[in-house]
Amino acid sequence: RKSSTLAPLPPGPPADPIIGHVRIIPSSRPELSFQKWAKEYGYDVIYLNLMGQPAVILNSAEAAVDLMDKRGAIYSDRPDFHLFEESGWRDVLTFANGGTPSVANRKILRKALSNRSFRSLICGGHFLRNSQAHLILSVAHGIKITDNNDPFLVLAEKIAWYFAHGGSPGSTLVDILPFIRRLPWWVRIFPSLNFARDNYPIIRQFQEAPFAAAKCPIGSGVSEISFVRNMLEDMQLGTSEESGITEDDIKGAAGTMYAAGADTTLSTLVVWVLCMVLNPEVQKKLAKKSIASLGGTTYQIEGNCPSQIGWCTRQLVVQLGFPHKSNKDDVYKNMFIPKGSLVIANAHAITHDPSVYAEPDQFNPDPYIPTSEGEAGEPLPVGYFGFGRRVCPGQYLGTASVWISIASMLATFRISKELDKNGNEIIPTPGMTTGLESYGS
Ligand code: HEM
Repeated sequence: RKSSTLAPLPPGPPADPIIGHVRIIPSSRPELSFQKWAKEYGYDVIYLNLMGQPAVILNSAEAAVDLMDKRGAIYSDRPDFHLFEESGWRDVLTFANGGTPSVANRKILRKALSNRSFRSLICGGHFLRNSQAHLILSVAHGIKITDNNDPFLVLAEKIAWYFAHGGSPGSTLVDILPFIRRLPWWVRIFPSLNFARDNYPIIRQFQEAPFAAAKCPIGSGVSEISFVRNMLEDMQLGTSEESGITEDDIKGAAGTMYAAGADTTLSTLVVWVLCMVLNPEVQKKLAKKSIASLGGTTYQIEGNCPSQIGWCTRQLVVQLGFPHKSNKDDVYKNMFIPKGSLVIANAHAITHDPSVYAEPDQFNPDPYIPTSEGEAGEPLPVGYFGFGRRVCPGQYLGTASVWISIASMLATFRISKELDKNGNEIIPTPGMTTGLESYGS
């Protein structure tokens, strides 16, 4: 196919009639196949047809920056996330495309989580550093978790499981064939539809219960300092800078904080712990630096992670970037990108690009050390928090909380392999889940 500009579509594997590439895209770890195809076809941009829905996968940092950062006016929309909607995430789709709730939520969040503001929400002494669920519930709703059986924590664990097993956002069968959402509840032939519907009650409960607690904190043990309380007070006093903010917007934005913020930070840490189990030498090296950088009992929340800890983020939890959608026909390096394409940065391919990293599959900090200090000076990964106008608004909070947790663990624990009953080390076989975030296991 050619566009009116005569530029061809980007290359891609042969497609089936009607269904396009749906049959050949694996449901587990699709980013690996995308990377393989990019290599086979010799282009960092590949084209796929998902039952008529064009999709463009960007397999290099250069292509992702060129399109999503530099041509942000074209590549900043989002597709509809039917799986999330069917699961009950009605009010929290800040990361959805347009519509009043999503735009209002984004504005509120970008302000509350800016590099300057986020600190005021975590300096109230209720910053529980060891659990990301605690952190976000405390920042967003002022909820203090005191024990492992706390009902909010139990609920949060179910949400974590949901996000890790729902498939790549925007690319499940429910997203590709949204009309199947009209099927009655007893039709159970589509696994992703079943998944969404089975999780519906949990998702709804998770949106309503913490908000209700934050709204009436008296006697409930919930802190009066939280994002929800601050926003509700501003709304009631009419001091909010944003006009027309409603209670639903605040509920939605707080729910989004959890949906987008808790499991990303938690899964970053889980993957990091797995890397420590598998790489004891690296752990030793890092621990030395970390004790030095912690400097006593107080934490200095760094805007930028010191590189020794910062490079840990290279083991990404977001393996396949959150999809953007283009709003205009475009031509990139003589390839035609049709309006309405899903545009996805393949974060795995970007961080494992052999033309940038000498040993991309090794978990090794040294190549990031600058050439002036005798090492390779390889660039820290880009795109960890996404690209362009949709870049993650929680990046400062996420960075600070991951940094503090990693530094604390390095300073206080030695993470090692489990032993069997004969005292021999059990070597884990690493695996990653496929969902909004990927967890190591
Ligand atoms: C290590 C932790 C985190 C990682 C790795 C991460 C990663 C990402 C990525 C890759 C995106 C998609 C960006 C794009 O489409 O280009 C994103 C979006 C988003 N993140 Fe994060 N994130 C983290 C923490 C947080 C936290 C703590 C919050 C809030 C409390 C948050 C809130 C959001 C929201 C609301 C969006 C949607 C933005 C939009 O569509 O405009 N994230 N994040």
